[in-house]
Amino acid sequence: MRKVVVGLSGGVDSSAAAALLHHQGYEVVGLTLWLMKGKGQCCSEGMVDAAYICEQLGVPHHIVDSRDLFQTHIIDYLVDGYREGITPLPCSQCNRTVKFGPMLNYAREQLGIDRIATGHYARIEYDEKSDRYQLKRALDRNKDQSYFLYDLTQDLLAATLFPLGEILKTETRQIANQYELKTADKPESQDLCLVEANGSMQAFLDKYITGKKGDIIDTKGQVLGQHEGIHHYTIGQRKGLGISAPNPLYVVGIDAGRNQVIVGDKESAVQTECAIKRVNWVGIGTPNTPIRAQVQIRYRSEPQPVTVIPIHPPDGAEIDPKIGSCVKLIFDEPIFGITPGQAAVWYDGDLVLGGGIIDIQK
Ligand SMILES: Nc1ncnc2c1ncn2[C@@H]1O[C@H](COP(=O)(O)OP(=O)(O)OP(=O)(O)O)[C@@H](O)[C@H]1O
Repeated sequence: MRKVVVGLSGGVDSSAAAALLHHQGYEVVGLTLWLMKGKGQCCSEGMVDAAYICEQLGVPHHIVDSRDLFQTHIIDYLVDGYREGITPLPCSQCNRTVKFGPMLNYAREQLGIDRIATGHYARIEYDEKSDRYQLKRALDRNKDQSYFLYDLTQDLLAATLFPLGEILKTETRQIANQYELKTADKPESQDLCLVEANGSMQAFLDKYITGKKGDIIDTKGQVLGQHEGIHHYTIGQRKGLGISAPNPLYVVGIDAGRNQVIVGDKESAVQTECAIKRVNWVGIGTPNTPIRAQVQIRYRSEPQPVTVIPIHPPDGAEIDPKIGSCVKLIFDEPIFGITPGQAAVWYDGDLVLGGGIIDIQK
């Protein structure tokens, strides 16, 4: 019998994914990663619900204590990033480093199972011509999570199933109802898990970072006001600046060294190009020449036409593992609010070609 380890968060999506695979004849093992430290966090309820779903399906349930991994790779990464004046996106990093990688290792090493599944909305297809596992947008475009999955390696994609990739979210609820899963009517998770657990991103960051007052300046260096700590700001932000000006002002830069937030009009927050580090090529191998694609610079942003230029290190030079492979993106039209730390993911239609982290402009 085909065996699969299903990542269960205790939400409706992963419950339905597990139920679907179980009823398709897979021998399912449920696995919940215990991610967050502290009592009463969202995870404790999730673990209990996940265990209950496994009981309903009559399949085993494992819990793996991943709190240290989550602390180091996600919380510390996030807090360090905000201290440096960037706005890190922890989800893609979490998927590769905390979820998929360790889940597959656990499945292989502890259970002798070579396949994992999650309730993500995305599709994986093997392409014979290129001999690569392709990551594609979900059929339900509104739920598509491919943006957060661009960093998965070929090894991980080859071993992963996304049972919800071909169905609509409304159908997921129907499936959960049909199998009378306890989680069928559970509300959607709205935001980043850390934000949900703490009430807001600000509340989460304030637990770790003591704000240091500094100046809010305009692009000419004139002081317009004061801030309570650079970690409260992100590029493109308009609300909460506390400055009255005749025209709307946006955060256009954060200078961690000088502890300054730089604001300007909308025009000064647009860019025609940006540098990307830690690139992972998915649909194709690293190209030798520039390619055309459509890029998303945020989860919900519209894809924009772009030229992706691979930056090859000079002959014989080693790639710095912290920076990884790099590309330069040149947009057809200037783009507003490009935020260092967030992911840029470039597509060919539904196909994820590659992605990486937006670097600080030098
Ligand atoms: N703590 C966890 N342990 C194991 N797998 C997890 C965990 N958290 C999330 N996953 C897996 O990753 C998928 C996507 O997680 P995400 O946090 O985006 O939640 P979601 O889309 O709301 O899904 P769900 O409704 O299953 O919570 C889940 O469907 C699940 O398979």
